[in-house]
Amino acid sequence: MHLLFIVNPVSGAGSGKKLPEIIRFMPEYQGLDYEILFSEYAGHARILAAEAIKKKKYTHIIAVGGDGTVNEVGGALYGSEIAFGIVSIGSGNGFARHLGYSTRMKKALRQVLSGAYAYVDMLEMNGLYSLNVSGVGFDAEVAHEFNRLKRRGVFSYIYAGLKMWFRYTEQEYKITVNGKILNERCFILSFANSSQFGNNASIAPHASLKDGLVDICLLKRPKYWNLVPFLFALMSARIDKMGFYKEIQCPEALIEGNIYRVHIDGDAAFMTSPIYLKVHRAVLKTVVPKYAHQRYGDPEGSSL
Ligand SMILES: Nc1ncnc2c1ncn2[C@@H]1O[C@H](COP(=O)(O)OP(=O)(O)OP(=O)(O)O)[C@@H](O)[C@H]1O
Repeated sequence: MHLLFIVNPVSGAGSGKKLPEIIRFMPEYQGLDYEILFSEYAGHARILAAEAIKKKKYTHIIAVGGDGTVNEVGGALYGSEIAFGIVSIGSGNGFARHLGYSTRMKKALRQVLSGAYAYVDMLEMNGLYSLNVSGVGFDAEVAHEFNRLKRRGVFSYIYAGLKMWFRYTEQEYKITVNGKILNERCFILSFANSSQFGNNASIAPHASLKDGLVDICLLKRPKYWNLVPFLFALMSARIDKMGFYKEIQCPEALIEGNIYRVHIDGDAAFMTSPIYLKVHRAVLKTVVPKYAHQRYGDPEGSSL
């Protein structure tokens, strides 16, 4: 085993900076070959991962950060036989939570050594890869607003979410999917490879990382009196029971509309219409925590 940790020092509360100290005293890591690198700017984790793959000496590359870092490192590992692991220290950690990773650093560091693997899907959006949940609409506006704030963390997300809730309105989209053309007005239009935005907010409760399908989630703007039931449904993976929610599963789709601000796995990005979505099946060899297999009652992890 030869492990490389790529740490984002600004993820979440910045706890990644403590990784070298923590790992040094963990009995599980005594005698193991490991190296730790820190990303220095947005996009750097992707470059570090790509350079590491070329060296052909690592068995595992582990993203230490949130969904943005997972996207950069995991995206670079597309099609590689190097195992991808996660130590989630971000503010949302949607992809890692879906896989059953702990958000406690020491526990996740043990899970990385679990020895169980699954080959999971990635979603391509006009040439960029998404591992978790991406989209246009309200959540994209929140990601852009969050970027403008000086402080990171959950409270900044809540502030950005509330602000955009009052400002953003439904938009019209044309969706070509499964041989049909749909014209829909949406407040949220999410493209889910895995099931949640983060913090267990499940926007796509039926999403699987192993089905070769993207779950397109369409939401109308909930009425004020529906806001509490909406949040409850989101946090309890029952959003599919709400009348203003619709879900389409497909291997590819074309999205057209007045599109400019988008988010890719929670990070703000720009893209113009049309957006072509395509799922790439089983392209990321991922370390899966053992207890996740037990939870799914599935030793091969095929229902992740
Ligand atoms: N040294 C750095 N300085 C500034 N930004 C960085 C640095 N390293 C990485 N980044 C960028 O930080 C952004 C946020 O990282 P990440 O998504 O991992 O954390 P988070 O936003 O706290 O977590 P989550 O996405 O789970 O909410 C990413 O877009 C990444 O490219």
